[in-house]
Amino acid sequence: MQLKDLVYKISLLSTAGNMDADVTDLTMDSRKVGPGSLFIAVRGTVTDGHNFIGTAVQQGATAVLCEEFPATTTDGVAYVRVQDSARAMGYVAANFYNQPSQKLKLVGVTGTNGKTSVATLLFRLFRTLGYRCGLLSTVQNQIDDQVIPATHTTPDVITTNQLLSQMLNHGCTHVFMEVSSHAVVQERIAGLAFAGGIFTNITHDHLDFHGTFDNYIRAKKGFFDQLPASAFALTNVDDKRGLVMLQNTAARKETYSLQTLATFKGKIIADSLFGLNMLVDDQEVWFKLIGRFNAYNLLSVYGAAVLLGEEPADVLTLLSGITPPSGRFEQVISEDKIVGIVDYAHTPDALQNVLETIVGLRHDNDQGQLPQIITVVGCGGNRDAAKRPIMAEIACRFSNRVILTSDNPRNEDPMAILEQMQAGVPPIDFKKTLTIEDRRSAIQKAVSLAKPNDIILVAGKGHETYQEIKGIKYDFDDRSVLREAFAEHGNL
Ligand SMILES: CC(=O)N[C@H]1[C@@H](OP(=O)(O)OP(=O)(O)OC[C@H]2O[C@@H](n3ccc(=O)[nH]c3=O)[C@H](O)[C@@H]2O)O[C@H](CO)[C@@H](O)[C@@H]1O[C@H](C)C(=O)N[C@@H](C)C(=O)N[C@H](CCC(=O)O)C(=O)O
Ligand SMILES: Nc1ncnc2c1ncn2[C@@H]1O[C@H](COP(=O)(O)OP(=O)(O)OP(=O)(O)O)[C@@H](O)[C@H]1O
Ligand SMILES: N[C@H](CCC[C@H](N)C(=O)O)C(=O)O
Ligand SMILES: [Mg+2]
Repeated sequence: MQLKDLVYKISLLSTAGNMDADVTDLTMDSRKVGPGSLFIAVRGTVTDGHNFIGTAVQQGATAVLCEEFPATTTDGVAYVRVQDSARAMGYVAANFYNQPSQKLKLVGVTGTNGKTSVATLLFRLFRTLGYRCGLLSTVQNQIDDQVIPATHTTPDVITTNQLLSQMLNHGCTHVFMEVSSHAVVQERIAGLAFAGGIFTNITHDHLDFHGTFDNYIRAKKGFFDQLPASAFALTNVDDKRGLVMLQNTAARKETYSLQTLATFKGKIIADSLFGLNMLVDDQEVWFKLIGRFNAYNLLSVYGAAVLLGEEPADVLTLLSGITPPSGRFEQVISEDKIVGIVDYAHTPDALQNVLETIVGLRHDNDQGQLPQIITVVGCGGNRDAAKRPIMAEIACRFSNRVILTSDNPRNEDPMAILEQMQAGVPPIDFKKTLTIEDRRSAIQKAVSLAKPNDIILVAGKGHETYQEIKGIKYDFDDRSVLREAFAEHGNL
């Protein structure tokens, strides 16, 4: 595609060189540049893509899009200067791939917790309704049955457009994607035409990146501010910030609630280890998911499906048969009935929700005793440190035994992370808390402490099949480790 067509509708500050230059590939990473590439220089959190313009040109870039021209330009290379290259990249990518988002029904899900759950449930529901669908999520990207590994919750905007274009070629009509707050701030959703946006909730997370909670709220709201009038904006009005999200949106405002008047209204009749029994818009339904937080997820999925034009009764019938995504309240049960629950709770709110659900679901055994709750939890390195003591305190508040351990330490010292978690353990709970740095040993210890009917919650990593330590991803899967520990202990 010619450079002039790629920058269609983008406001250009200046240009140099041949705007008819033929571009065969787009990248924002100089290491991926080859002959024919358009290199987009983006200012990042670690370095500045502008430092790599020279390298990109040496490697054969045909054109460069940037916010500042380099001191010397090279003959035969075209340069385009814009105000904000991250934002412009969204529009360039959409032009390059022929506006795939405009030809699909693209629905974005944002919020601290529940994005993967809601996007995956929508994907599974719409496939069951008979549509070909796409999914962009933390766990994986999917084009119908084809699984494409995901590296981020929301990919960069070039990858997203490329995937949307593949989805379109495959005949997909609906695509469901997670919109992380990082993605909004870094313009990873720029130029995408959404048919709808869903807000789940907002609580403490990512303050390392956003600085303050207000900035974090603003980032999430930024998604709704960008929605067009043709889209719907569906929000959880039971969340304190639910309506804030819709303040400045041009989209049609719709709501869901378990507590108050809303477009889509739900009520929990019963919540058990077998599923949720709910009234949804006065229809009684059983769902396979567990916990009050999933009642919210299901209600938002129902609302979005109806807003996309589906029959409410069909939606409820099919939704009642849908299973949750991998690593979300996933149960591994030992032969002698120790209940292992692997859950991706990696924020204070998620951990509290999952533990409250477990506390609410357990009941007395034959001897009239309540099962113990043993929680194994850690916090990721190179991520928001403020949540570490809070998560440890929550684990203590709702559990009989707590084992603090490593999550993905990344480039941090695991013991330093654990010390920050320990700072949140109330003195009265010292006795019931252990710290075991090695996650496998921590899970084994939990199993050795458990008796039949006890519940072991292994929180934080859910579907992840690796543990990232100093840049290396080692194979690690909480579910397999739990199964092995049960087997070694003679309970499986
Ligand atoms: C903090 C963060 O969000 N970082 C993302 C960001 O990287 P960055 O700003 O650090 O980039 P940088 O290293 O400073 O480089 C700046 C530019 O120079 C370019 N460069 C760099 C080196 C070089 O030799 N040549 C070159 O061209 C880079 O390609 C980049 O375009 O842009 C990169 C390209 O899109 C992302 O891969 C990277 O994600 C990192 C790996 C990451 O861990 N991100 C996490 C925090 C994240 O985004 N998480 C959210 C989910 C959070 C949640 O809701 O739970 C997500 O959506 O996944
Ligand atoms: N609606 C919800 N409200 C609160 N907690 C939830 C909700 N849905 C799921 N959770 C909890 O949060 C965890 C993560 O859920 P999910 O993966 O759906 O969230 P996410 O927003 O995609 O997370 P990420 O930011 O990592 O992409 C679950 O394992 C569960 O413990
Ligand atoms: N999307 C989240 C995932 C956190 C998962 C947890 N296991 C961790 O590594 O902290 C993040 O990148 O912050
Ligand atoms: Mg997710």
